[in-house]
Amino acid sequence: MIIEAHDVGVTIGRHQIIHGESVRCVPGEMTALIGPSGSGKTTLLHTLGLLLPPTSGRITADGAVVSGSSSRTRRTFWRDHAAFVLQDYGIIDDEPVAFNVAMRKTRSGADRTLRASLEHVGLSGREGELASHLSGGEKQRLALARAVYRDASLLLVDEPTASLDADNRQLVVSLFADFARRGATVIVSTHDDEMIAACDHQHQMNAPAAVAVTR
Ligand SMILES: Nc1ncnc2c1ncn2[C@@H]1O[C@H](COP(=O)(O)OP(=O)(O)OP(=O)(O)O)[C@@H](O)[C@H]1O
Repeated sequence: MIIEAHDVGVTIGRHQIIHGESVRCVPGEMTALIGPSGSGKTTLLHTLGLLLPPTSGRITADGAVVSGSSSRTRRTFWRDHAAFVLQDYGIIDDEPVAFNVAMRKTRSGADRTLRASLEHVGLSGREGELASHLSGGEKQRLALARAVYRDASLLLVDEPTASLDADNRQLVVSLFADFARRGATVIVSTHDDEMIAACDHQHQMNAPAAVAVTR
């Protein structure tokens, strides 16, 4: 899925968080959203994922305007296309690994896709374990296994390597790059040089608007 921001701005309350952001993200490639802390990378990522409506400009998916769409259209977008790996990983701690991948009760013995997804991220055999027992790096990979399981065509990732040690960081970077090589559109908000180097494109955030919006 080609996902694009066209001159997108977001204002929350009296503060313009981002302004004039335009970026084109295409299948098979990984795009890094880069800029200093507070420059609005997470905000743009949420806007591209239709989690947050732009105040100005628009988001298109394969050329069709999807920002400002009905909640039904957004649900379809999330169900059929987009997967998120956000800063809290979106993991349900008191459910087992298998549930967190399939997002429903499943007999992993009978679900080859589930086993293959876990194998892909190096979590084979952990299906029955409670997610709360996993480390930060493992939860990160579990969130990616969910995207692999759903064969998501768009993956939106927020600061994936922020709290990982060097080994886990390298693993996670290569897993996201691999996900893009399989044909998905991958968008990553990051400060991490290793992650940035693995991306095909970099989108530098505009400098934040210094002034509050006047009414
Ligand atoms: N809901 C909100 N209400 C008010 N201000 C917000 C809101 N969300 C974000 N901001 C502000 O907007 C700015 C940009 O935040 P954002 O998290 O998008 O930046 P970032 O570039 O991802 O930062 P970091 O690299 O530190 O994660 C910050 O100053 C933040 O405090």
